[in-house]
Amino acid sequence: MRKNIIAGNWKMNKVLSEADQFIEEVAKKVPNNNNVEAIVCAPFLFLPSLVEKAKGSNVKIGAQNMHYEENGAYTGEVSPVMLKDVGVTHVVIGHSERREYFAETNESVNKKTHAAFKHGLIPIVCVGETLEQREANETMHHVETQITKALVDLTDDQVANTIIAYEPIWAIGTGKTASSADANEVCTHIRNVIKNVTNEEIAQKVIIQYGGSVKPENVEELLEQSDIDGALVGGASLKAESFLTLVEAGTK
Ligand SMILES: O=C[C@H](O)COP(=O)(O)O
Repeated sequence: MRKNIIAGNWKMNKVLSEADQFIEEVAKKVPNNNNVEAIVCAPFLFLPSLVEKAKGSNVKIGAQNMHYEENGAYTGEVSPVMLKDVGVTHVVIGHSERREYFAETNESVNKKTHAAFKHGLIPIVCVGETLEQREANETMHHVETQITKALVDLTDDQVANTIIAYEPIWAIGTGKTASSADANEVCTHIRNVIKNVTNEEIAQKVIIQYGGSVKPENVEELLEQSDIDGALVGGASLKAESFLTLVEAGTK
């Protein structure tokens, strides 16, 4: 059986003292439960401190992006080697905000996914459609293309260890959640696409999260769906209490 992975994506929020305060509270209270894993994906500047403070707890620390090269003349960038060195375990790749504002493409997502595995990081690969694409009935095709291109040339084992986050762009930060049935339909499609590029056994191992206005009020219904194995959460992951409620929901 797959576990639930609840990952907070803080985006460009908090200052270091707030980040530290959050992790001190959450690290003490996050449950030790085999059904759920909790990850906090924070801005680069906070990562070493968060890793230190989360030590010995059940919270893992992730980054929100990285470059695919190990080092070099890439002003302003952070490499997978640097993330691994400070104890980061996960990295969000291809978030729709990175695709929209920072020219992330399916090709760079694939390169970053390879780089993550090469350096011992677990990628959380984001896919999802715009409202226009949904209204034009292009969701399934669009998501299929994104997934297929993200997974090019990965081994079966790497695919099995990739976390996919399905985030309909129109549901991000808008308060509009996809209905649990609609979200599950796309997640089931994603699993079928993975099956086509690997096999049934691998596809059944892949964790597929839903993201887009997940909050304590709707998380349980989403997690009850057959192909939703957790959530990638923005706004509702910023407060310790709310994040802990989401993690608690994942234990059931
Ligand atoms: O990565 C998280 C998503 O973009 C969802 O953000 P949200 O929970 O604020 O809608």
